Amino acid sequence: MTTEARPPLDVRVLDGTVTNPPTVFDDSTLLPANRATMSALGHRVEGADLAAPPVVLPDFHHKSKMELPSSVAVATAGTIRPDLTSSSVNCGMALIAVDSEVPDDRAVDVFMRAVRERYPYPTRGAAELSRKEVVKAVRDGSEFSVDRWGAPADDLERIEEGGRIELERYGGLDRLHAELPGIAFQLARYRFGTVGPSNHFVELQRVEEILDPERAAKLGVSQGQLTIQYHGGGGVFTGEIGRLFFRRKDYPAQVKAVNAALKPWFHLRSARSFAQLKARLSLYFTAGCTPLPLEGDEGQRLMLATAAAMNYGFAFRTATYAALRRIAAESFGGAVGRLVVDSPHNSIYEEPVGARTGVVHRHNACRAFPASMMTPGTTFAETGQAVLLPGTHRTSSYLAVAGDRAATSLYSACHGAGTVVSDLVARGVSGDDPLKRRTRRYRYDDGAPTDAYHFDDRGVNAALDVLVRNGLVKPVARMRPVAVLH
Ligand SMILES: Nc1nc2c(ncn2[C@@H]2O[C@H](COP(=O)(O)O)[C@@H](O)[C@H]2O)c(=O)[nH]1
Ligand SMILES: [Mn+2]
Repeated sequence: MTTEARPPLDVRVLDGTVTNPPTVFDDSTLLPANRATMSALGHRVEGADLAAPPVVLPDFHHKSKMELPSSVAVATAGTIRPDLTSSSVNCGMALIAVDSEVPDDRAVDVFMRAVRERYPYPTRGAAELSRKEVVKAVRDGSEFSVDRWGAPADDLERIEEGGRIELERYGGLDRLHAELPGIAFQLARYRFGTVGPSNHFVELQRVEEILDPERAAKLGVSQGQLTIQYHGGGGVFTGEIGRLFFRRKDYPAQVKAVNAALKPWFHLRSARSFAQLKARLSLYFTAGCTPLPLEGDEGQRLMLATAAAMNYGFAFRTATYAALRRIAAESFGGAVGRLVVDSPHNSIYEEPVGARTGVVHRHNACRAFPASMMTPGTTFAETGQAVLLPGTHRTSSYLAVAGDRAATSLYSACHGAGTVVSDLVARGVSGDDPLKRRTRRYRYDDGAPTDAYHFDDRGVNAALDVLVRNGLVKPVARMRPVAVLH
């Protein structure tokens, strides 16, 4: 890690011609933010009631199926815009600290096999929850998974918002329950807690370096220890909700088929007047995504649906936590795992923006609140909210906490460094790990694991460097991957 010696970066404004130039956290020589992607962001927020300039973070890139580029935070003054985050909110990452050293290969095999058995891919089609339990998950968030799956209640403070958003402030669960057809709750019984392949993963890591001993101790992380990092959520319910309010670019055929029934029921059957019916037809059944005023009835209903989806996502990943914790104990001689942090990276929240409250939309960016903004009496009220900066399964990943100047990025940090790593490798700036270390790579089949040789850490360090030198995060520990399932 080479973050200390260099001066802070200047925050850059790249394009003076756009109405709302973003605040760009990049490194103009090593990883400049892509101009075409910047232009896509500019178009998407054109005309929006911005409460602050949009924020661009390292790992800024545009996935073809997404409306908005990744690694972005956008605050609006009084409207909600679902196109400023992912089609399903509360995808996120989490880290478990296990009171064990790195186990031998045989124990790792046992762990990975057990994870695949608990959460096979493709899923076997059995429902994980009853319909009533889906409703509880939507209402109670992570607390549901404490009751249902035995996740430790003490660990809820490590989950953003304590793993639960109060629905009453937006009209309450009863309203959603009355308006959303039963099929939405029925379908959400499936695939609950699963991780699956592609960009989601379960990774065993070794804590290789402690960079902030005091905060590491408070967070429960120590040198040489085993950690489990995972990426998953928010599940079926969030995917349904995310596609009810406008026609998303990412619209799988099965969801489209279900929504053919779900969407008219939700928006039209519950309309209370002809005028409302007409308004909803124009809002939700035409092209584009109309921003909804937060204070209006439609805005409150959207916030209610989003908060419900967030809660289901919290419950979902807390169920994953309970399962991974149990499997780790069974595979690694009773070792106890504790949650270090669980952090959503697709979210919409009402939050402080300067002296006012705005609506902060994060897309593949996680929240980084300083200690002063965390609930008194919690660990994060001493350390600041913990932030995960994963590299890849072939590089180190970092645990950090919010930095002193996180307000300048709307209290946000990037949720990964995957494209930075691949970009630097492609450009020859980063290369093979000189020590030729490797990760045991497991897939969702019965094949033996293969070896994935590591790169050096230049890519993930470059992304972290931008965050650290701008005061957005403070690094706490570096973890090296040992084995991954994806
Ligand atoms: N430590 C690991 N990090 C990984 C792995 N696969 C992906 N990633 C990181 O996650 C982010 C998020 O992925 P995205 O596709 O949702 O943008 C990515 O940028 C990587 O930094 C992994 O196997 N291990
Ligand atoms: Mn994700």
